[in-house]
Amino acid sequence: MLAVQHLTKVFAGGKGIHDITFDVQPGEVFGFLGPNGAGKSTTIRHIMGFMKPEQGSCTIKGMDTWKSRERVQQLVGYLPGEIAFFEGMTGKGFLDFMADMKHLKDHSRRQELIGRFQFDDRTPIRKMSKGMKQKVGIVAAFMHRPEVIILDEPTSGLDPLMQRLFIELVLEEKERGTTFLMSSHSFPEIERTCDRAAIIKDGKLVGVKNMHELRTMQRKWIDITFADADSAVKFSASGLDIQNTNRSRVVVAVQGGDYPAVLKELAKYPVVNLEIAAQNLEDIFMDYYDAGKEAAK
Ligand SMILES: Nc1ncnc2c1ncn2[C@@H]1O[C@H](COP(=O)(O)OP(=O)(O)OP(=O)(O)O)[C@@H](O)[C@H]1O
Repeated sequence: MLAVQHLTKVFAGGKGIHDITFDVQPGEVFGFLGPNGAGKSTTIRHIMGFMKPEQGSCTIKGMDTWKSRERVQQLVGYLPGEIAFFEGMTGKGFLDFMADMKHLKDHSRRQELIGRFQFDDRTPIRKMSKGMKQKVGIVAAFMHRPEVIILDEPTSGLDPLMQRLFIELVLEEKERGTTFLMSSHSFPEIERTCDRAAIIKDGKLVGVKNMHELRTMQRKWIDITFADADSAVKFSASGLDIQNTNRSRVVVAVQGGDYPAVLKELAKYPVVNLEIAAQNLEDIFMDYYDAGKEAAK
């Protein structure tokens, strides 16, 4: 659906992006994670056809996004990192302008989205807070139900409630088969929405990781309290991955969802309490990222 091939752009100061290659499958939500200045927006601007690649190319549905930029910009739902508005325009004026550009006649979806994100579209944009402007941008990106939506840091400036609403909206559209590329600084946002995510650093792609696979790598720790110390001793001798024992308490580690073995063993003893802690997915992701850095040296 979307492909970036060897994309390279070096700015006058030497910063930029170098040999970026990845693809996004139809119906996939693809995340783009990286610190400030990593090259996320530069990559996205190329994908939208706002910049001409120095080397390499970007395609959406087989169309070169530079050569066919007018068509691409009409087709794709896009939320820029910073929205450029005309002086004196209201939210409504901006959305009317965007709807005209997309030849959108039916405004019912737009009204529904304004209702969801709760803002007054008659407010002049220069009087809007960053979060309100962001909401206008989100409505503009989603209102024509595009097949492909590209979002550059979509939740920046949104409060936690609005961030949640936004994530629900992405998941709903994903159900309908919409393809997404979204950049973010926030791992939790990527974790909750994406199928795969790429990390970009200093203009280079460090790695692409499948989020579902990442979940199977997640370790869980089950903290069990038995009714008596004798049961704890017997359970600890079962060959499971025991992490810690203390009288009637035992902590056992489980990886890759291998619960049946633990449950089978547990069923033999009187258990009075169970607590489960999970390894932070972000830690696994960052381990992978550090490994990528080592490999790149
Ligand atoms: N037009 C430009 N001229 C010169 N340098 C630029 C230009 N645009 C971006 N850069 C530089 O290229 C690098 C990548 O910038 P980019 O905006 O793509 O980063 P980003 O990952 O989107 O960062 P952020 O999270 O801060 O938005 C930065 O060092 C930036 O200063």
